[in-house]
Amino acid sequence: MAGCWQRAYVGLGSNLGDRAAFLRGALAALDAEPGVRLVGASPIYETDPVGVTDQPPFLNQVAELETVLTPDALLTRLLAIERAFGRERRVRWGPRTLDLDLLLYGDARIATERLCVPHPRMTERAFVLVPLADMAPDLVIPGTGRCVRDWVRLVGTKGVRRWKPIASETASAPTES
Ligand SMILES: Nc1ncnc2c1ncn2[C@@H]1O[C@H](COP(=O)(O)OP(=O)(O)OP(=O)(O)O)[C@@H](O)[C@H]1O
Ligand SMILES: Nc1nc2c(c(=O)[nH]1)N=C(CO)CN2
Repeated sequence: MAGCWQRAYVGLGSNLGDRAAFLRGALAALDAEPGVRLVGASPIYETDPVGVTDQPPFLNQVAELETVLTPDALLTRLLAIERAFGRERRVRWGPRTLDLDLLLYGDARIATERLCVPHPRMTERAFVLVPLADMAPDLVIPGTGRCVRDWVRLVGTKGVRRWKPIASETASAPTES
């Protein structure tokens, strides 16, 4: 453990099964991790698939954490949570029940074989930048000199829509009385 609390942002994605339930479960699992506190979560967005485009739409969200885990230890826990939610690694950029990416860890810049932070593709991905901008628009992405709001202006918001729950996708959808 690093010994002091650091702020980290994690990107969540799901495009198989009960997508909203996987995101909800992942947030609860993150908060339950020793040495991790869930500080906040962005709204959920439904997003067109990027990379492999012939797959179902994703739900994406960003979680804000405080943690005393090192970046490497946090990644280990993210991979364990993915596995617990049935993630199988088959196709790169292919469909998955749950994907957890470590986007940012304080102002750290890390480039090892196992872990790159900031996440190397985050500044190309509206499905990451839009929910991150809801939480931290003024945050400068280390190594880029630009804040999240400016990255959203550059990349745009195409293919990213605020998601509204429908009854078949979430047990906790609000009901009309
Ligand atoms: N910042 C990071 N967050 C999560 N995984 C990372 C990160 N940097 C490197 N990795 C490595 O990437 C490996 C593969 O990740 P994964 O299978 O989730 O890729 P992907 O989701 O298909 O593609 P992408 O990385 O473009 O989101 C992980 O096992 C991990 O070691
Ligand atoms: N819309 C969207 N597209 C993706 C996503 C994702 O989370 N959302 N994740 C990928 C691999 O990490 C590849 N493509």
